[in-house]
Amino acid sequence: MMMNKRLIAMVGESKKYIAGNVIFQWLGMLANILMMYSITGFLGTLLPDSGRGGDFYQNIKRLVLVVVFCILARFLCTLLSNRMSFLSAKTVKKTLRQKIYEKLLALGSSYQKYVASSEVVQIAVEGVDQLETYFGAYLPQFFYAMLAPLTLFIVLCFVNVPAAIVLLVCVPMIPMAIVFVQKWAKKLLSKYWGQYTALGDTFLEDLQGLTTLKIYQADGYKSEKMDEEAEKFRKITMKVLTMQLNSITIMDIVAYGGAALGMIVAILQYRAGHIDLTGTLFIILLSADFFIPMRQLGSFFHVAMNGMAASDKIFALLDVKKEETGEIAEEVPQTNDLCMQDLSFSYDESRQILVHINLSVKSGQFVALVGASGCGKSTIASLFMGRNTADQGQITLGGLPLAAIPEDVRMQKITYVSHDAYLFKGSVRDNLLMAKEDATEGEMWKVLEQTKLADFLRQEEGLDTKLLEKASNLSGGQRQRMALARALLHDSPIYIFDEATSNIDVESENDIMEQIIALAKTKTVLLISHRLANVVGADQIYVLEKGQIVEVGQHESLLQEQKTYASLWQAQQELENYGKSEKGGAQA
Ligand SMILES: Nc1ncnc2c1ncn2[C@@H]1O[C@H](COP(=O)(O)OP(=O)(O)OP(=O)(O)O)[C@@H](O)[C@H]1O
Repeated sequence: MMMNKRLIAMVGESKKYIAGNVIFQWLGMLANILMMYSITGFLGTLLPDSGRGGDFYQNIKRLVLVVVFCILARFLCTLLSNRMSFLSAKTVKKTLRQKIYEKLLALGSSYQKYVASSEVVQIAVEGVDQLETYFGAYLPQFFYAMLAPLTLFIVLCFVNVPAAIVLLVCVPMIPMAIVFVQKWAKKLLSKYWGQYTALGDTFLEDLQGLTTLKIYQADGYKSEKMDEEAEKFRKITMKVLTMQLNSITIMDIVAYGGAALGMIVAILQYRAGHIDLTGTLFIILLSADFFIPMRQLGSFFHVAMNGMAASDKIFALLDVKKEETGEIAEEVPQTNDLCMQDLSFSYDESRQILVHINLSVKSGQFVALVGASGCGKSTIASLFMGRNTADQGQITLGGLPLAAIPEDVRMQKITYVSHDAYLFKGSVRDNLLMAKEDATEGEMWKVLEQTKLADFLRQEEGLDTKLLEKASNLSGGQRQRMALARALLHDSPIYIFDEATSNIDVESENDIMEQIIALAKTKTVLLISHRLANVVGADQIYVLEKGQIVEVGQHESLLQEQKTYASLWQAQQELENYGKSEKGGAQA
């Protein structure tokens, strides 16, 4: 019943703590039995016809001693079983979070293809917390709830067998009641989790896009949508709570009804003369203890079921299979040649994005990729970075299939800089050290000089200048320079720049292009740019149109061909000259 073998096997280390927890609870119960035995025994001595009189003061002294001892023993056992609970929960949380983290690392930069970020956060935080109760409370209670009635049964058999049997027989009615609600609860909880993650998704997206929503005054509309989602979540939460309350009521009726039945039988046995008053009292005092552990199990049951639903989600994430990449080769690519052969790709079956692409960036070459917006340039970059996999054809790095090269080797070989490179909250130093953890201050200042950020940072707090999330306290141009500085520090043999100068001021664009061109003298560079003026000096320019390479060559020869490149160039030149003449006219 609610024993997920895979889950338990995964966190095998917590087994000893679960066993410890059960043992301490059981010892605590033995202390309780002893206490009840002493109390009823003492009460027996007070009865006029018991014949067990003895010295009253002596008896009371003995009773007080036993009671104090039992209370202390129970206190200690509760403390120790709680400690065991904590240790097993801690082990489980740590192990599961580590497994989730390792899985994400294994999925690598393409993890979002398989699972949404918000879902990962919910699973790793809330989902794992739910399992804390499963391991810390439910599982130990499960074993204790079996052990306790059996122990009590054996003890009470020495007093009166029929009463002991009735009490024991009634105990399984609680799990039967639990099983009765389980089917219904399982469906409901799976729906609850689905709704919970859906709400989380919407919330995270709306929060990230809040500024945009404000600009278009669409926040009201989105807020209504969020309200709808939240209302659905509220309703399902209420249903879950109602179900839990109802089943707790059923369990209470069974538990207290069972205890009452045991007491009635004990009294009937007393009236029939099969048992003395002391024995009857002893049974009455202990009859509730038959049911309390099982009743407690029932109350943990719902939280544990929630944990089970969460564990399904955790396993779904851990079971995600990365698309077949074939054998991972042990070799490291010896050259820096990047190559695409007869490659075709689509995000979904309805539309082909890249068609029979042949593209080669030889070691040390400066290659550019140009084309109209949406023609597939960034998709080519993402394929080279291994974020997507080709439907047909091959991608190689140094002659080895890209998929067969371990991700860490690929990441050491290729640095990718996009127009929205992620900068982390922290200091400039933190962000730079990410690229090279043993970089010296001198090396860091060198790349900052190269990207012309050094003067600005010196006026601030140097390398300790604080950056907010996504470096929102820097200008667009400064952010891009910082991303470039980090990339330069990474010092990999190959660089892919994907529109690294789009949406920034002309001065920053020129500074960044100057660095890219200087870098291309010593490194292998693939530059994706919509602005043809930036690619004039490239060794090879590939022109992409609707997912196909339509022209390849150097700037001059492509101009002479008078085809796509030439017309794009013409159009951009006219636009730029118009801009200049407009400015000149305005100044005049
Ligand atoms: N994750 C995705 N899922 C589905 N389709 C996508 C995805 N990313 C891009 N596309 C589609 O693939 C096509 C090529 O996109 P891509 O970003 O490669 O173009 P691009 O040439 O880099 O454009 P731009 O110059 O505007 O950045 C586009 O039509 C786009 O709609």
